[in-house]
Amino acid sequence: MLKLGCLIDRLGSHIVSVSCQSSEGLNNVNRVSSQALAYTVRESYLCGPVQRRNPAGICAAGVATYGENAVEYESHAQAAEDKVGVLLLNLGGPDTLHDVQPFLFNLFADPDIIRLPRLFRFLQWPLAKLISVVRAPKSKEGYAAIGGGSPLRKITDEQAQALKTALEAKNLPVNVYVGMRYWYPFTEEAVQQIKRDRITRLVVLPLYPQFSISTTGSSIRVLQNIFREDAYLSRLPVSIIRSWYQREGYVNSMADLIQKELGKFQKPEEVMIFFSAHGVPVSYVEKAGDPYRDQMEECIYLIMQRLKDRGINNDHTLAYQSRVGPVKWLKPYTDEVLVELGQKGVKSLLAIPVSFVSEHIETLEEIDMEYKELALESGIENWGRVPALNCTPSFITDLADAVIEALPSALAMSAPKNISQEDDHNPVRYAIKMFFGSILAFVLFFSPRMINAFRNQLF
Ligand SMILES: C=CC1=C(C)c2cc3[nH]c(cc4nc(cc5[nH]c(cc1n2)c(C)c5CCC(=O)O)C(CCC(=O)O)=C4C)c(C)c3C=C
Ligand SMILES: [Fe+2]
Repeated sequence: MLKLGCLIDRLGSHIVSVSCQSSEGLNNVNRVSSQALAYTVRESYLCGPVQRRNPAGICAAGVATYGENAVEYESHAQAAEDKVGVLLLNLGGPDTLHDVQPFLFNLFADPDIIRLPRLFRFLQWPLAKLISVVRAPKSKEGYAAIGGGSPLRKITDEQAQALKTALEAKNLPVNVYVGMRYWYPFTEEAVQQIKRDRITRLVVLPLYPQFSISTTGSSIRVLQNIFREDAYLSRLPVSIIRSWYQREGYVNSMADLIQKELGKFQKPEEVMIFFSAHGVPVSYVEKAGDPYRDQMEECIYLIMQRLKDRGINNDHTLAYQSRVGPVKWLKPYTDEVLVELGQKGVKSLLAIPVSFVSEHIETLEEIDMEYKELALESGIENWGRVPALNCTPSFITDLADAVIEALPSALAMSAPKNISQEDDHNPVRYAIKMFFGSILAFVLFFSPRMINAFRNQLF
Protein backbone atom coordinates (compact mmCIF):
# COMPACT_ATOMS: atom_id res chain seq x y z
CA MET A 1 0.00 0.00 0.00
CA LEU A 2 2.83 2.33 0.97
CA LYS A 3 4.61 1.43 -2.23
CA LEU A 4 1.49 2.21 -4.25
CA GLY A 5 1.15 5.55 -2.43
CA CYS A 6 4.76 6.43 -3.25
CA LEU A 7 4.24 5.42 -6.85
CA ILE A 8 1.16 7.61 -7.13
CA ASP A 9 3.07 10.57 -5.68
CA ARG A 10 6.08 9.93 -7.90
CA LEU A 11 3.93 9.68 -10.97
CA GLY A 12 1.78 12.61 -9.94
CA SER A 13 4.82 14.82 -9.65
CA HIS A 14 5.68 14.05 -13.27
CA ILE A 15 2.25 14.62 -14.65
CA VAL A 16 1.99 17.81 -16.63
CA SER A 17 5.69 18.37 -16.78
CA VAL A 18 8.26 18.37 -19.50
CA SER A 19 9.61 15.77 -21.83
CA CYS A 20 11.74 17.97 -24.04
CA GLN A 21 15.25 17.92 -22.70
CA SER A 22 16.87 20.59 -24.76
CA SER A 23 16.92 24.22 -23.80
CA GLU A 24 15.45 26.46 -26.46
CA GLY A 25 17.57 29.32 -27.69
CA LEU A 26 16.26 32.83 -28.15
CA ASN A 27 16.89 32.89 -31.89
CA ASN A 28 13.59 33.58 -33.48
CA VAL A 29 14.32 32.03 -36.83
CA ASN A 30 15.54 28.48 -36.95
CA ARG A 31 17.82 27.29 -39.71
CA VAL A 32 16.90 23.68 -39.81
CA SER A 33 19.85 22.26 -41.70
CA SER A 34 22.89 23.24 -43.60
CA GLN A 35 21.61 22.77 -47.13
CA ALA A 36 21.67 26.31 -48.49
CA LEU A 37 19.44 27.80 -51.18
CA ALA A 38 19.38 31.42 -52.27
CA TYR A 39 16.55 33.01 -54.20
CA THR A 40 15.68 36.22 -55.94
CA VAL A 41 11.94 36.49 -56.33
CA ARG A 42 11.48 38.29 -59.62
CA GLU A 43 7.78 38.35 -60.45
CA SER A 44 4.49 38.11 -58.72
CA TYR A 45 1.42 36.26 -59.85
CA LEU A 46 -2.08 36.37 -58.52
CA CYS A 47 -3.17 33.49 -56.34
CA GLY A 48 -6.67 32.40 -55.48
CA PRO A 49 -8.10 32.68 -51.97
CA VAL A 50 -6.89 30.52 -49.12
CA GLN A 51 -8.64 27.18 -49.15
CA ARG A 52 -7.29 25.04 -46.41
CA ARG A 53 -8.13 21.71 -47.97
CA ASN A 54 -7.41 22.77 -51.51
CA PRO A 55 -5.41 26.00 -51.52
CA ALA A 56 -5.98 27.55 -54.88
CA GLY A 57 -3.78 28.19 -57.73
CA ILE A 58 -0.38 27.84 -59.12
CA CYS A 59 1.58 30.47 -57.28
CA ALA A 60 4.82 31.01 -59.08
CA ALA A 61 6.91 33.81 -57.70
CA GLY A 62 9.04 36.23 -59.67
CA VAL A 63 10.15 39.86 -59.19
CA ALA A 64 8.82 41.10 -55.90
CA THR A 65 9.20 44.40 -54.10
CA TYR A 66 8.72 43.93 -50.41
CA GLY A 67 8.55 47.58 -49.40
CA GLU A 68 10.82 48.95 -46.68
CA ASN A 69 11.56 45.60 -45.14
CA ALA A 70 12.43 44.30 -48.57
CA VAL A 71 14.46 41.15 -48.80
CA GLU A 72 15.78 40.15 -52.21
CA TYR A 73 16.40 36.58 -53.17
CA GLU A 74 18.62 35.25 -55.89
CA SER A 75 16.98 32.25 -57.53
CA HIS A 76 19.39 29.56 -58.54
CA ALA A 77 16.56 27.07 -58.85
CA GLN A 78 13.56 27.09 -61.18
CA ALA A 79 12.10 30.50 -60.31
CA ALA A 80 9.04 29.88 -62.47
CA GLU A 81 8.07 26.90 -60.32
CA ASP A 82 8.76 28.54 -56.99
CA LYS A 83 5.69 28.15 -54.79
CA VAL A 84 5.86 29.66 -51.33
CA GLY A 85 3.76 28.25 -48.50
CA VAL A 86 3.15 29.59 -45.01
CA LEU A 87 2.10 27.10 -42.36
CA LEU A 88 0.37 28.62 -39.34
CA LEU A 89 0.63 26.33 -36.33
CA ASN A 90 -1.89 26.57 -33.55
CA LEU A 91 -3.31 24.60 -30.66
CA GLY A 92 -6.78 23.83 -32.01
CA GLY A 93 -9.93 23.56 -30.01
CA PRO A 94 -13.12 21.47 -29.92
CA ASP A 95 -15.70 22.61 -32.48
CA THR A 96 -18.59 21.16 -30.43
CA LEU A 97 -19.13 19.89 -26.88
CA HIS A 98 -18.99 16.38 -28.31
CA ASP A 99 -15.37 17.02 -29.34
CA VAL A 100 -14.21 18.11 -25.89
CA GLN A 101 -13.12 14.74 -24.46
CA PRO A 102 -11.30 13.53 -27.62
CA PHE A 103 -9.64 16.95 -27.91
CA LEU A 104 -8.48 16.67 -24.30
CA PHE A 105 -7.23 13.15 -24.99
CA ASN A 106 -5.03 14.47 -27.81
CA LEU A 107 -3.73 17.20 -25.54
CA PHE A 108 -2.87 14.94 -22.59
CA ALA A 109 -1.43 12.26 -24.90
CA ASP A 110 1.23 14.78 -25.93
CA PRO A 111 4.53 13.88 -24.22
CA ASP A 112 5.33 17.61 -24.19
CA ILE A 113 2.25 18.14 -22.00
CA ILE A 114 2.46 15.09 -19.74
CA ARG A 115 5.92 13.82 -19.06
CA LEU A 116 6.30 10.37 -17.67
CA PRO A 117 9.50 8.74 -16.47
CA ARG A 118 10.92 6.39 -19.13
CA LEU A 119 9.74 3.31 -17.22
CA PHE A 120 6.14 4.56 -17.30
CA ARG A 121 5.98 5.84 -20.89
CA PHE A 122 3.64 3.01 -21.83
CA LEU A 123 1.05 4.67 -19.55
CA GLN A 124 0.88 7.82 -21.69
CA TRP A 125 -2.25 6.96 -23.68
CA PRO A 126 -4.21 5.15 -20.95
CA LEU A 127 -3.49 8.06 -18.61
CA ALA A 128 -4.51 10.55 -21.29
CA LYS A 129 -7.76 8.68 -21.66
CA LEU A 130 -8.45 8.74 -17.94
CA ILE A 131 -7.46 12.36 -17.42
CA SER A 132 -9.47 13.50 -20.42
CA VAL A 133 -12.57 11.70 -19.14
CA VAL A 134 -12.16 13.20 -15.65
CA ARG A 135 -11.41 16.71 -16.97
CA ALA A 136 -14.10 16.75 -19.69
CA PRO A 137 -17.08 17.86 -17.54
CA LYS A 138 -15.27 20.99 -16.31
CA SER A 139 -13.96 21.82 -19.79
CA LYS A 140 -17.42 21.26 -21.28
CA GLU A 141 -18.91 23.75 -18.84
CA GLY A 142 -16.38 26.32 -20.05
CA TYR A 143 -16.99 25.66 -23.74
CA ALA A 144 -20.77 25.64 -23.17
CA ALA A 145 -20.48 29.10 -21.60
CA ILE A 146 -18.79 30.49 -24.74
CA GLY A 147 -21.33 29.14 -27.21
CA GLY A 148 -20.66 25.39 -27.30
CA GLY A 149 -17.18 25.22 -28.83
CA SER A 150 -13.86 26.90 -29.43
CA PRO A 151 -13.66 29.92 -31.75
CA LEU A 152 -10.05 29.05 -32.54
CA ARG A 153 -10.54 27.41 -35.91
CA LYS A 154 -12.64 30.24 -37.31
CA ILE A 155 -10.29 32.96 -36.06
CA THR A 156 -7.17 31.12 -37.26
CA ASP A 157 -8.72 30.67 -40.72
CA GLU A 158 -9.48 34.41 -40.78
CA GLN A 159 -5.90 35.19 -39.76
CA ALA A 160 -4.65 32.90 -42.54
CA GLN A 161 -6.78 34.69 -45.12
CA ALA A 162 -5.70 38.12 -43.81
CA LEU A 163 -2.04 37.08 -43.89
CA LYS A 164 -2.36 35.87 -47.47
CA THR A 165 -3.91 39.19 -48.49
CA ALA A 166 -1.19 41.14 -46.64
CA LEU A 167 1.57 39.13 -48.34
CA GLU A 168 -0.03 39.61 -51.73
CA ALA A 169 -0.13 43.36 -51.06
CA LYS A 170 3.63 43.07 -50.55
CA ASN A 171 3.93 41.22 -53.85
CA LEU A 172 4.56 37.83 -52.32
CA PRO A 173 1.91 35.37 -53.48
CA VAL A 174 1.63 32.46 -51.06
CA ASN A 175 -0.59 29.61 -50.03
CA VAL A 176 -1.38 29.80 -46.33
CA TYR A 177 -2.14 26.59 -44.42
CA VAL A 178 -3.47 26.05 -40.91
CA GLY A 179 -2.16 23.10 -38.88
CA MET A 180 -3.56 22.47 -35.41
CA ARG A 181 -1.81 20.40 -32.75
CA TYR A 182 -4.81 18.82 -30.98
CA TRP A 183 -7.84 19.20 -33.24
CA TYR A 184 -8.96 19.69 -36.85
CA PRO A 185 -7.42 20.66 -39.17
CA PHE A 186 -4.50 18.65 -37.79
CA THR A 187 -0.94 19.54 -38.76
CA GLU A 188 -0.72 16.22 -40.63
CA GLU A 189 -3.64 17.28 -42.90
CA ALA A 190 -2.06 20.66 -43.62
CA VAL A 191 1.25 19.00 -44.50
CA GLN A 192 -0.48 16.59 -46.90
CA GLN A 193 -2.04 19.57 -48.66
CA ILE A 194 1.36 21.30 -48.82
CA LYS A 195 2.69 18.18 -50.49
CA ARG A 196 -0.21 17.97 -52.95
CA ASP A 197 0.30 21.65 -53.85
CA ARG A 198 4.00 20.97 -54.46
CA ILE A 199 5.13 23.91 -52.39
CA THR A 200 8.81 24.63 -52.97
CA ARG A 201 9.59 26.80 -49.93
CA LEU A 202 7.81 26.90 -46.61
CA VAL A 203 7.74 29.35 -43.71
CA VAL A 204 6.41 27.88 -40.46
CA LEU A 205 4.81 30.43 -38.19
CA PRO A 206 3.50 29.19 -34.83
CA LEU A 207 0.81 31.56 -33.57
CA TYR A 208 2.40 31.85 -30.12
CA PRO A 209 4.44 35.03 -29.62
CA GLN A 210 6.62 33.43 -26.92
CA PHE A 211 8.25 30.02 -27.24
CA SER A 212 7.26 27.25 -24.85
CA ILE A 213 8.18 23.59 -25.02
CA SER A 214 4.47 22.87 -24.46
CA THR A 215 3.24 24.91 -27.44
CA THR A 216 5.63 25.86 -30.25
CA GLY A 217 8.09 23.16 -29.15
CA SER A 218 5.45 20.45 -29.30
CA SER A 219 4.12 21.61 -32.70
CA ILE A 220 7.61 21.71 -34.21
CA ARG A 221 8.41 18.25 -32.86
CA VAL A 222 5.33 16.86 -34.64
CA LEU A 223 6.29 18.64 -37.83
CA GLN A 224 9.84 17.31 -37.72
CA ASN A 225 8.53 13.78 -37.24
CA ILE A 226 6.27 14.10 -40.27
CA PHE A 227 9.00 15.64 -42.42
CA ARG A 228 11.70 13.13 -41.66
CA GLU A 229 9.41 10.27 -42.75
CA ASP A 230 8.92 11.70 -46.23
CA ALA A 231 11.44 12.07 -49.05
CA TYR A 232 9.81 15.15 -50.62
CA LEU A 233 9.19 16.94 -47.34
CA SER A 234 12.62 16.23 -45.91
CA ARG A 235 14.14 18.07 -48.90
CA LEU A 236 11.69 20.98 -48.78
CA PRO A 237 13.40 24.25 -47.73
CA VAL A 238 11.74 25.34 -44.49
CA SER A 239 12.18 28.32 -42.18
CA ILE A 240 10.68 28.20 -38.70
CA ILE A 241 9.90 31.37 -36.78
CA ARG A 242 10.23 30.16 -33.19
CA SER A 243 9.13 33.31 -31.38
CA TRP A 244 8.26 36.82 -32.36
CA TYR A 245 7.19 38.65 -29.14
CA GLN A 246 10.01 41.16 -29.60
CA ARG A 247 8.93 42.37 -33.04
CA GLU A 248 8.21 46.08 -33.29
CA GLY A 249 4.90 45.52 -35.07
CA TYR A 250 3.62 43.09 -32.45
CA VAL A 251 4.71 45.28 -29.52
CA ASN A 252 3.16 48.37 -31.16
CA SER A 253 -0.09 46.53 -31.89
CA MET A 254 -0.35 45.40 -28.25
CA ALA A 255 0.42 48.94 -27.02
CA ASP A 256 -2.28 50.33 -29.36
CA LEU A 257 -4.91 47.96 -27.98
CA ILE A 258 -3.97 48.75 -24.37
CA GLN A 259 -3.96 52.49 -24.97
CA LYS A 260 -7.41 52.28 -26.58
CA GLU A 261 -8.91 50.27 -23.71
CA LEU A 262 -7.32 52.54 -21.07
CA GLY A 263 -9.11 55.44 -22.74
CA LYS A 264 -12.46 53.87 -21.83
CA PHE A 265 -11.86 54.27 -18.08
CA GLN A 266 -12.90 57.47 -16.30
CA LYS A 267 -9.44 57.91 -14.80
CA PRO A 268 -7.10 56.04 -17.16
CA GLU A 269 -3.94 56.93 -15.22
CA GLU A 270 -5.23 55.09 -12.12
CA VAL A 271 -5.83 51.79 -13.90
CA MET A 272 -3.66 48.78 -12.98
CA ILE A 273 -2.39 47.15 -16.21
CA PHE A 274 -2.72 43.44 -15.48
CA PHE A 275 -0.99 41.03 -17.89
CA SER A 276 -2.33 37.50 -17.59
CA ALA A 277 -0.31 34.80 -19.36
CA HIS A 278 -1.13 31.11 -19.74
CA GLY A 279 1.00 29.27 -17.17
CA VAL A 280 3.35 26.32 -17.58
CA PRO A 281 4.61 23.99 -14.86
CA VAL A 282 7.64 25.43 -13.02
CA SER A 283 9.68 22.35 -13.99
CA TYR A 284 9.54 23.37 -17.66
CA VAL A 285 11.42 26.55 -16.90
CA GLU A 286 13.64 25.40 -14.05
CA LYS A 287 14.51 21.87 -15.18
CA ALA A 288 13.98 21.70 -18.94
CA GLY A 289 15.16 25.19 -19.85
CA ASP A 290 11.90 26.45 -21.33
CA PRO A 291 12.55 30.14 -22.20
CA TYR A 292 8.82 30.91 -21.81
CA ARG A 293 9.01 32.89 -18.53
CA ASP A 294 12.04 34.93 -19.65
CA GLN A 295 10.42 35.71 -22.99
CA MET A 296 7.16 36.62 -21.28
CA GLU A 297 8.90 39.02 -18.90
CA GLU A 298 10.87 40.60 -21.74
CA CYS A 299 7.68 40.90 -23.78
CA ILE A 300 5.90 42.76 -20.95
CA TYR A 301 8.95 45.02 -20.53
CA LEU A 302 8.89 45.91 -24.24
CA ILE A 303 5.17 46.66 -24.26
CA MET A 304 5.45 48.82 -21.12
CA GLN A 305 8.42 50.69 -22.63
CA ARG A 306 6.35 51.43 -25.72
CA LEU A 307 3.52 52.75 -23.53
CA LYS A 308 6.01 54.91 -21.59
CA ASP A 309 7.25 56.35 -24.90
CA ARG A 310 3.65 57.47 -25.37
CA GLY A 311 3.50 59.06 -21.91
CA ILE A 312 1.56 56.21 -20.30
CA ASN A 313 3.11 55.38 -16.92
CA ASN A 314 0.53 53.18 -15.22
CA ASP A 315 1.43 50.50 -12.68
CA HIS A 316 1.53 47.04 -14.17
CA THR A 317 1.82 43.42 -13.08
CA LEU A 318 2.17 39.96 -14.64
CA ALA A 319 0.48 36.78 -13.39
CA TYR A 320 -0.13 33.29 -14.79
CA GLN A 321 -3.49 31.60 -15.34
CA SER A 322 -5.05 28.25 -16.36
CA ARG A 323 -3.12 25.75 -14.27
CA VAL A 324 -4.10 22.08 -14.46
CA GLY A 325 -2.95 19.01 -12.53
CA PRO A 326 -0.98 18.18 -9.39
CA VAL A 327 2.28 20.10 -9.97
CA LYS A 328 3.62 23.60 -9.24
CA TRP A 329 2.94 26.13 -12.00
CA LEU A 330 4.57 29.49 -12.67
CA LYS A 331 3.66 32.04 -10.03
CA PRO A 332 2.10 34.39 -9.17
CA TYR A 333 -1.28 32.92 -10.00
CA THR A 334 -3.79 35.26 -11.65
CA ASP A 335 -6.65 34.46 -9.25
CA GLU A 336 -4.50 35.07 -6.14
CA VAL A 337 -3.10 38.37 -7.45
CA LEU A 338 -6.57 39.66 -8.31
CA VAL A 339 -7.71 39.06 -4.72
CA GLU A 340 -4.56 40.72 -3.32
CA LEU A 341 -4.96 43.77 -5.57
CA GLY A 342 -8.57 44.15 -4.50
CA GLN A 343 -7.55 43.93 -0.85
CA LYS A 344 -4.81 46.54 -1.39
CA GLY A 345 -7.42 49.00 -2.66
CA VAL A 346 -6.90 48.86 -6.43
CA LYS A 347 -10.19 50.05 -7.91
CA SER A 348 -9.61 49.89 -11.68
CA LEU A 349 -8.00 47.07 -13.58
CA LEU A 350 -7.35 46.31 -17.24
CA ALA A 351 -6.72 42.60 -17.96
CA ILE A 352 -4.47 41.77 -20.93
CA PRO A 353 -4.17 38.23 -22.29
CA VAL A 354 -0.61 38.09 -23.54
CA SER A 355 0.40 34.53 -24.44
CA PHE A 356 -1.99 34.00 -27.30
CA VAL A 357 -3.23 36.08 -30.24
CA SER A 358 -6.82 34.84 -30.67
CA GLU A 359 -9.86 34.89 -28.46
CA HIS A 360 -10.27 31.45 -26.92
CA ILE A 361 -11.77 29.72 -23.93
CA GLU A 362 -9.29 31.26 -21.50
CA THR A 363 -10.07 34.83 -22.56
CA LEU A 364 -13.81 34.44 -23.13
CA GLU A 365 -14.61 32.25 -20.14
CA GLU A 366 -11.76 32.29 -17.64
CA ILE A 367 -10.89 36.00 -17.83
CA ASP A 368 -14.20 37.54 -18.91
CA MET A 369 -16.34 35.47 -16.55
CA GLU A 370 -14.41 33.77 -13.71
CA TYR A 371 -11.68 36.37 -13.11
CA LYS A 372 -13.97 39.33 -13.64
CA GLU A 373 -16.37 37.97 -11.02
CA LEU A 374 -13.50 37.29 -8.62
CA ALA A 375 -12.05 40.78 -9.14
CA LEU A 376 -15.38 42.50 -8.52
CA GLU A 377 -15.94 40.39 -5.38
CA SER A 378 -12.46 41.36 -4.18
CA GLY A 379 -13.15 45.11 -4.28
CA ILE A 380 -12.12 46.07 -7.82
CA GLU A 381 -14.86 48.33 -9.16
CA ASN A 382 -13.91 49.07 -12.75
CA TRP A 383 -12.96 46.12 -14.93
CA GLY A 384 -11.74 46.14 -18.51
CA ARG A 385 -10.16 43.59 -20.85
CA VAL A 386 -8.02 44.14 -23.90
CA PRO A 387 -9.30 42.07 -26.85
CA ALA A 388 -7.01 39.51 -28.46
CA LEU A 389 -5.17 40.71 -31.57
CA ASN A 390 -7.14 38.39 -33.90
CA CYS A 391 -6.99 40.11 -37.32
CA THR A 392 -5.85 43.58 -36.20
CA PRO A 393 -4.37 45.00 -39.46
CA SER A 394 -1.07 46.28 -37.97
CA PHE A 395 -0.50 42.86 -36.38
CA ILE A 396 -1.22 40.93 -39.58
CA THR A 397 1.07 43.29 -41.52
CA ASP A 398 3.82 42.55 -39.02
CA LEU A 399 3.30 38.79 -39.39
CA ALA A 400 3.61 39.28 -43.15
CA ASP A 401 6.92 41.09 -42.62
CA ALA A 402 8.08 38.26 -40.34
CA VAL A 403 7.34 35.75 -43.12
CA ILE A 404 9.23 37.83 -45.69
CA GLU A 405 12.22 38.18 -43.40
CA ALA A 406 12.25 34.45 -42.63
CA LEU A 407 12.06 33.28 -46.24
CA PRO A 408 15.80 33.53 -47.04
CA SER A 409 16.53 31.17 -44.12
CA ALA A 410 14.46 28.38 -45.65
CA LEU A 411 16.64 25.28 -45.65
CA ALA A 412 15.86 21.59 -46.00
CA MET A 413 14.90 19.63 -42.91
CA SER A 414 17.10 16.57 -42.92
CA ALA A 415 17.26 14.87 -39.58
CA PRO A 416 17.65 11.12 -39.21
CA LYS A 417 14.48 9.12 -38.73
CA ASN A 418 13.55 8.72 -35.09
CA ILE A 419 13.47 4.97 -34.60
CA SER A 420 11.46 5.16 -31.37
CA GLN A 421 8.55 6.62 -33.32
CA GLU A 422 8.19 3.35 -35.20
CA ASP A 423 7.02 1.60 -32.08
CA ASP A 424 3.83 3.63 -32.04
CA HIS A 425 2.87 2.36 -35.49
CA ASN A 426 3.28 -1.27 -34.56
CA PRO A 427 -0.26 -2.58 -33.80
CA VAL A 428 0.91 -5.47 -31.61
CA ARG A 429 3.09 -3.25 -29.43
CA TYR A 430 0.27 -0.73 -29.30
CA ALA A 431 -2.26 -3.34 -28.12
CA ILE A 432 0.11 -4.65 -25.43
CA LYS A 433 0.89 -1.14 -24.22
CA MET A 434 -2.77 -0.18 -24.08
CA PHE A 435 -3.77 -3.37 -22.25
CA PHE A 436 -1.18 -3.31 -19.47
CA GLY A 437 -1.05 0.48 -19.41
CA SER A 438 -4.80 0.74 -18.88
CA ILE A 439 -4.72 -1.61 -15.91
CA LEU A 440 -1.83 0.20 -14.23
CA ALA A 441 -3.17 3.64 -15.07
CA PHE A 442 -6.56 2.69 -13.67
CA VAL A 443 -5.00 1.58 -10.37
CA LEU A 444 -2.70 4.61 -10.10
CA PHE A 445 -5.12 7.20 -11.23
CA PHE A 446 -7.93 6.49 -8.85
CA SER A 447 -6.42 8.38 -5.96
CA PRO A 448 -8.64 11.27 -4.82
CA ARG A 449 -5.70 13.70 -5.08
CA MET A 450 -5.14 12.97 -8.77
CA ILE A 451 -8.82 13.09 -9.66
CA ASN A 452 -9.31 16.44 -7.94
CA ALA A 453 -6.19 17.91 -9.50
CA PHE A 454 -7.55 17.37 -12.98
CA ARG A 455 -11.24 17.84 -12.29
CA ASN A 456 -10.73 21.30 -10.84
CA GLN A 457 -8.02 23.74 -11.70
CA LEU A 458 -7.07 24.11 -8.06
CA PHE A 459 -6.12 21.35 -5.70
C1 LIG B 1 0.84 30.02 -24.78
C2 LIG B 1 -0.26 29.44 -24.58
C3 LIG B 1 -0.43 28.14 -23.93
C4 LIG B 1 0.41 27.40 -23.10
C5 LIG B 1 1.81 27.74 -22.65
C6 LIG B 1 -0.31 26.22 -22.73
C7 LIG B 1 0.18 25.21 -21.90
C8 LIG B 1 -0.61 24.21 -21.35
N1 LIG B 1 -1.98 24.02 -21.46
C9 LIG B 1 -2.39 22.94 -20.75
C10 LIG B 1 -3.69 22.41 -20.63
C11 LIG B 1 -4.84 22.87 -21.32
N2 LIG B 1 -4.88 23.90 -22.22
C12 LIG B 1 -6.14 24.04 -22.72
C13 LIG B 1 -6.59 24.97 -23.63
C14 LIG B 1 -5.78 25.94 -24.22
N3 LIG B 1 -4.45 26.18 -23.98
C15 LIG B 1 -4.02 27.25 -24.76
C16 LIG B 1 -2.77 27.82 -24.79
C17 LIG B 1 -1.66 27.40 -24.06
N4 LIG B 1 -1.54 26.25 -23.33
C18 LIG B 1 -5.16 27.67 -25.49
C19 LIG B 1 -5.15 28.78 -26.49
C20 LIG B 1 -6.25 26.87 -25.16
C21 LIG B 1 -7.69 27.02 -25.60
C22 LIG B 1 -8.10 26.39 -26.86
C23 LIG B 1 -9.55 26.69 -27.13
O1 LIG B 1 -10.28 25.74 -27.32
O2 LIG B 1 -10.03 27.83 -27.13
C24 LIG B 1 -6.97 23.03 -22.12
C25 LIG B 1 -8.43 22.78 -22.46
C26 LIG B 1 -9.36 23.72 -21.78
C27 LIG B 1 -9.46 23.42 -20.33
O3 LIG B 1 -9.91 22.34 -19.97
O4 LIG B 1 -9.02 24.27 -19.54
C28 LIG B 1 -6.17 22.31 -21.25
C29 LIG B 1 -6.57 21.15 -20.40
C30 LIG B 1 -1.24 22.41 -20.14
C31 LIG B 1 -1.26 21.19 -19.25
C32 LIG B 1 -0.13 23.19 -20.52
C33 LIG B 1 1.30 23.06 -20.17
C34 LIG B 1 1.89 21.99 -19.83
FE1 LIG C 1 -3.30 25.31 -22.45
